Amino acid sequence: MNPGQCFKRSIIHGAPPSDKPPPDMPPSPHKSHFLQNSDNERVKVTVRSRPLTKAEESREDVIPVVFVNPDKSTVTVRRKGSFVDYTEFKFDAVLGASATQADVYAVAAQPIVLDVLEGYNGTIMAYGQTGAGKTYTLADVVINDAIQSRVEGIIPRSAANIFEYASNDKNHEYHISMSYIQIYMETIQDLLNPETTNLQIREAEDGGIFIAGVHEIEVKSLEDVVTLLMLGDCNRQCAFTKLNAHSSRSHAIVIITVEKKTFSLLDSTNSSEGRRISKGILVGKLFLVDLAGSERLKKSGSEGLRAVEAMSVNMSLTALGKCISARADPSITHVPFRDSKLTRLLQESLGGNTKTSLIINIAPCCDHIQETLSSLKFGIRAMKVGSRAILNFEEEFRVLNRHLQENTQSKDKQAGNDTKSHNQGVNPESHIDAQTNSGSKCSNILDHKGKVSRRAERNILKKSTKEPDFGQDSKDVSVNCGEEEIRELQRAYKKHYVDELQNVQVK
Ligand SMILES: Nc1ncnc2c1ncn2[C@@H]1O[C@H](COP(=O)(O)OP(=O)(O)OP(=O)(O)O)[C@@H](O)[C@H]1O
Repeated sequence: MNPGQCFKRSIIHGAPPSDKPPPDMPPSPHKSHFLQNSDNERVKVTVRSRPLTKAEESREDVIPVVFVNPDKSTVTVRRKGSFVDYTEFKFDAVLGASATQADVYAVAAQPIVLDVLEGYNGTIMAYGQTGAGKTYTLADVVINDAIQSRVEGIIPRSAANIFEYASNDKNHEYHISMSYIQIYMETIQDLLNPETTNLQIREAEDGGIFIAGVHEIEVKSLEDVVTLLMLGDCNRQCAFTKLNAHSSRSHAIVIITVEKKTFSLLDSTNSSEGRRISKGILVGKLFLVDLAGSERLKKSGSEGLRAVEAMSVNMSLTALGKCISARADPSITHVPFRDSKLTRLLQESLGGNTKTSLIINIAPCCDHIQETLSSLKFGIRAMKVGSRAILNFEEEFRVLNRHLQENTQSKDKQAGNDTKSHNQGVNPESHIDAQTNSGSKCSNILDHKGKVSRRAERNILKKSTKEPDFGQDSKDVSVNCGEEEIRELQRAYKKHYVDELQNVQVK
């Protein structure tokens, strides 16, 4: 058979895991990349190869070029037009076309979700060319009422996992909230409140990155999450292209925040009835990132606005590639995070305070060989990116204060008085009264910017260092004090969540 001659084969993808190489594979392919798993914290990379589509399968000229071996976690790619030149890539995990959504979740998502429940930040990100299966992997929600079954992607599965874990854990209290944004042509939009366009990225005092004014909606069940996902999807930019009938034209990010309140027992003699006091809150943030796919305009046939969208996506993915390359090379000190909104927002996910799992989605068809190679190389580079995730433990009043601050900023912005309040200051009494029924008390704690005032903070900390008299267990009790203040802040921020779901708008 001549090199380059095309023939149809249908068993390459979707074949069950097997150690045996396909019959036309060389016994020992040239290994250009090989990376052993190590215990060191770094970005974990899983490759998922989707099945051939019906159209791809029916073609007579399909040549097998991508060979996945889930047992060895390798992907071998035959170079274009060659029968002897193979390149093997080794990843943390490789899943073929027969892998189910549950398989992908178990390998690439569950470990991160469990870490988030322990108070770490986590990112699960899908990368790959247009039509390779990123949205399917992350966001797919199929509910089949007839047989009462659900086929779900990583986002709903993560949410289900989180709620199940929280409901089984009687030793902690959980507060779970969700935001959903898209980066469309370099602007950040709140998909749960599309009226607010061009949200800004800010850096917190501890160096963390957050989006100012984004809606953070409390969710109490998987159904809440699915409802918000569907609402957000209505607002997400999608369009028909030759390569994907529902091509995402934006990067979409779901952020699920899990706050886990930890307690000390005051009366250890009777643990079931003993009084508990709050020790603090573990805060884990889960970023679920459905990147828009890279796309060659010639192939996708995008024109006009579609072409501009594709160029914007390609540019931000190039920026992502540069950041990954810089992070993977210890000799490079400057990482160009500020080159795009995407990289700025994902800064912590690329070697910062976050545990990251990257899924490389590939389309097995020989037409996409160049894109597949480029995605696999991206994955190999990403495996060299280390991370330094730490437990996020906050004292309760700080968490409440942060909520209040973020909501205040968002409300100020919506009311169009952001600048005014900065220039003139906000009357603390009227500001708090507008949000709570106990304004005068809160105004003792919050300063004019809605932050815990220095004086109140000093008082809280002063009180918390006093040894409280709680009997024998008193040494355990470190943060009992300031409870009055905490209750007032609780009242203040609770107000913000009332009817939040009803405020969600659809364009
Ligand atoms: N593992 C899979 N099994 C079955 N069908 C799949 C799989 N992966 C993807 N598909 C199908 O392939 C098509 C393209 O997938 P999807 O929209 O998820 O691609 P994408 O990578 O998100 O593309 P884009 O970047 O253009 O948004 C969809 O019809 C989807 O249902």
